[in-house]
Amino acid sequence: MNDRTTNDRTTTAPPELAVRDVTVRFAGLTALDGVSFTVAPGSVHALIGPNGAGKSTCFNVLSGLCRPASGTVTLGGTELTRLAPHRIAALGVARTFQNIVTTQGTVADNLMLGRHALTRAGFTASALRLPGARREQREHLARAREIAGLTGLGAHFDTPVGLLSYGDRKRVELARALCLEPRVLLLDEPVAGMNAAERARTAEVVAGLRAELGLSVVLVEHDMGLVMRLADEVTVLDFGRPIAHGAPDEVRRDPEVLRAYLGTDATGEDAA
Ligand SMILES: Nc1ncnc2c1ncn2[C@@H]1O[C@H](COP(=O)(O)OP(=O)(O)OP(=O)(O)O)[C@@H](O)[C@H]1O
Repeated sequence: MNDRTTNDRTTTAPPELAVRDVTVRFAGLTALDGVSFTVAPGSVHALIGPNGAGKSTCFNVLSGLCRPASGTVTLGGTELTRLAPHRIAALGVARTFQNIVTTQGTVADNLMLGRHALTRAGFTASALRLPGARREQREHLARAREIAGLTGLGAHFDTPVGLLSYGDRKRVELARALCLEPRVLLLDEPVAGMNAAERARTAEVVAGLRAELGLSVVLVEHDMGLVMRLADEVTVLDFGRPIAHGAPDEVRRDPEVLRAYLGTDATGEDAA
């Protein structure tokens, strides 16, 4: 097994993720305008802002789906800015997407798909069920089961995804991203569309992941309660520009944030 198929990656602190002066333009529109922030190793860093502020564009830059006009993203000493998405994922940056795409197969099937990039045995060896390939498959399955446990899906490992609740299905996406053994996890609106109980459960899971795996999390989320509970630091974007940065309690009191994002009478609880 290589290091990606064990827990070794998660026993050392993840590298710092640094976004420096990133600008993205779409035709005449500047979607990100000189955005900089640093995700400290093992921290939860939230990226918030009103609709159209540039949060998804920023995630797309971090995961290699969008190339900035200028600026850099580095993970430790490695510049990610010009790398293809699969190279960035291989370096340990995994992401989830806002919309659930998973409807097929069992939880186990989906998580094993997530392990695919880490599989060393070739297609032929796997198809012929050679002993090395079978052992590797068993080890991946065992790790996938652990990850299901960490994400609150342990009891549903063999359940078809189509039979799960919305909250559980959304957590399958999270679990599948974790199957890449990331050092940095990009969560794009992990509780969007969930009811209160599902949100609370997912918040618990994310807090647990951070404690158990020590990974860094970048969180885009409109649910301010979740952001305030989970984030160590918050960067606020408005029209592509960073307008505030700091601890959740500082940011929620920042007059410019209240004006631009939460509304002047907002308290910061579920105001988005
Ligand atoms: N591929 C694209 N082509 C043109 N404009 C785009 C493209 N992607 C995003 N934009 C524009 O860039 C701006 C930032 O969009 P983005 O989706 O990053 O915002 P957001 O903060 O994620 O919004 P939301 O909270 O609604 O998801 C918006 O004005 C959007 O219309």
